[in-house]
Order: sequence, then C-alpha cells, then structure tokens
Amino acid sequence: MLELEQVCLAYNNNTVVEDVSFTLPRGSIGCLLGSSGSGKSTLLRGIAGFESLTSGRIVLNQRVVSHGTTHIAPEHRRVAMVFQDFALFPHLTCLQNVTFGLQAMAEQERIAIAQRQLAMVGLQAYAEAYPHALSGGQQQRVALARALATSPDVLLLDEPFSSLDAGLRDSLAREVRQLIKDAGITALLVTHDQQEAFAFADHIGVMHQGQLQQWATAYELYHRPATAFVANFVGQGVFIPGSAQGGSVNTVLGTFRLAHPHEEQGPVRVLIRPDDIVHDDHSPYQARVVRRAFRGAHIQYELALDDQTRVLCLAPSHHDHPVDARFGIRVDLEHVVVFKP
Ligand SMILES: Nc1ncnc2c1ncn2[C@@H]1O[C@H](COP(=O)(O)OP(=O)(O)OP(=O)(O)O)[C@@H](O)[C@H]1O
Repeated sequence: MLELEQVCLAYNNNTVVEDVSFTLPRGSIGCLLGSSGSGKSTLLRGIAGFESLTSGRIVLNQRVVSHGTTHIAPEHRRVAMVFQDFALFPHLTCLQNVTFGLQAMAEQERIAIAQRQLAMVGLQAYAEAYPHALSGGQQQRVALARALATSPDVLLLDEPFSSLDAGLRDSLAREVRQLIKDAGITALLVTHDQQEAFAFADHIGVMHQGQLQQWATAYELYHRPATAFVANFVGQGVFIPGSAQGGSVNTVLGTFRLAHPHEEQGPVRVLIRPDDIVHDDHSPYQARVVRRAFRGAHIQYELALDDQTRVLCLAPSHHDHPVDARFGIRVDLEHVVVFKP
C-alpha cells in the first residue's frame, strides 16, 4: 500500500507539487494523469526517493519513507522504476539486463529469477539477444522484467509507452497491466494520455498545476468530476447554462433533478457529455448539425439549438445526417453535474 499525505515538492523554493494526498491499496494500479508541467514526474520521483519533500509524508507498506528529516534512499525503498526510454544497457544481453538488479544474490539464483521474469513477459527466447535486436515493445517488456525481478513493493512507471506507436501502445498497456495484476504488484503510472490511463489503471489522479484535482476511478472522473477542470480534461462535453432551484436545475434542454439538491443554487453550468444526448425524432427539442465526425461505429455531431447553445451528440453511425440537417434530441442525463458559472 502506498499512502501520500499532503505531499509538497519544490525546486529552488518554487513549489511544483502542492498538498497531494491519496492512498493506493496493495495490488492496485494507480495513474497520475495530467498535461505537461503539471508535476506528475516530480511526484513520482518524490515517491521513488530521488527528490526530498518540502513537507508531507509518504508511507510505503506501513513504513514511513519520507517525512521531516526521514528520507530513505531510493535503493532502500523497495521501489522499482520503468522509464519512457527503457534505459536498458546496450552492451548487456536481455538476461544480463534483468540479472543486473539482483547483484546481492548467488549467480544461479539470479539467472533462475531472470529467466522466470523473461518467460513471464513472453521473451524467454530472447534471453541471449542484445536490446538493439528487439522491437520497442519487446525492449519495454525487458525493462519491465528487470523492474519486477527485484520484487518491489511498488512499481513506478514514467510514461513507459509514450515512445511506442499508437497501436502497440494500446496493446502493450493492456498486456503490461495483466502482467502487473498477475504478479500482484502495486503500481503507479504517469501519463498525459487519458486513453492509456483508462486502459491501465484502477484509480486515476488528475494533476493540474501541481495539485491533485481528483483521485477516483475512470467512471467517477467521467461521470462525477469533482472540479470543472476535471470535467473539461477527462472526456468531451460542453457546459450549458442553467438555473438551480430546490432539487432541480432548469436549462434550454429541460429540467433535471440534482444529485445533491443543495449543492448549488442560482445560476450554474451544467455538464452535458456527447453520450448524454440521444437522437429522438419525437422530442420537442430540435437541433441543427453544425459539424460531424464519422468515427466508424458512431458519428459525433456538434449541434446548435434554436438559441444557438451548442452540444455534442454521439449517435450510432446509421443515424446519418448531413451538416445543416435538423433532428430531434433528448437529454438522457443519469448524473447531473453542475458547477458555479
Ligand atoms: N530539475 C528541475 N529543476 C527545476 N524545475 C524543474 C525540474 N524538473 C521539473 N521542473 C519544473 O517542475 C514543474 C513540474 O515538472 P514535471 O516534470 O514534474 O511535470 P510533468 O507533469 O511530469 O510534465 P511532463 O509530462 O512534461 O514530464 C515544471 O514547471 C518543470 O519546469
């Protein structure tokens, strides 16, 4: 289990990670998701022990590794790290790369563990090959085998798939997730790619300007975003104006019941996702197609209502309408999310 309590990190008195708290249960996979410069890598380096905290506490399996004057060195934290550029030694074979982190053991034991790890990532046949003879995806699997060979309490992955092409990235992310789950390891990934975060992680933390905006499942982030930033950053959608009163909110697309009746009153912004808008020829609400993007199974429409409010609509692709066509829409809103204007 990895616990962070109000962790702050700074470079030269310039705070880049502020008051971050979350708990990653043992055996779960977490992800720090955020745009460039949001502080994800700095936080990961803090957990690994490469950076000292300015305040806060990091606890790893009940052991305080960073707090006040306590700072356990990276090599004594039982953490392993996998980097974007794989960081394999080019002059060592795959097997030697994996045995490298096991110096303290007897030779035979090191080799047995490394062979087992290479087999686990499906690369036993490449034990004697050098990294340059492997594809990017295979090299990253060797890097993973090397990290897992040390039986870390926590595996940290810093954008491990970002140098691979899109197709491979997706399949490798899924494959690596399964390997980590099979090994029962607690892992934390850093990425700026939300599809990767969704495919990989059980819990996702959205970082923005050094702060953790929300720590939740992908479903929660999408359907119950805690802040307007998360609502905008995760998935697509628009905000339409509304007026909240009592337990509901009035908008140009109808009246919706609020999940927490007293959370906001008066003028609000209501989050409408593309999948909340359903094509319905019997609806009194008509909209005009402004733009459309064919996505295979779906068409994503940008629609203008009569008062020029814009919404997005994800329709099955047999609902095929040209630009400027009009059709009826209905809002099917299961989670009503509102923010102050
Ligand atoms: N060694 C350093 N010295 C000084 N400032 C740094 C250092 N490393 C990072 N920073 C600054 O800290 C902030 C957070 O950087 P960090 O690399 O943690 O963000 P990130 O979210 O991981 O971004 P990216 O995805 O681009 O790596 C940025 O403003 C960056 O310029």
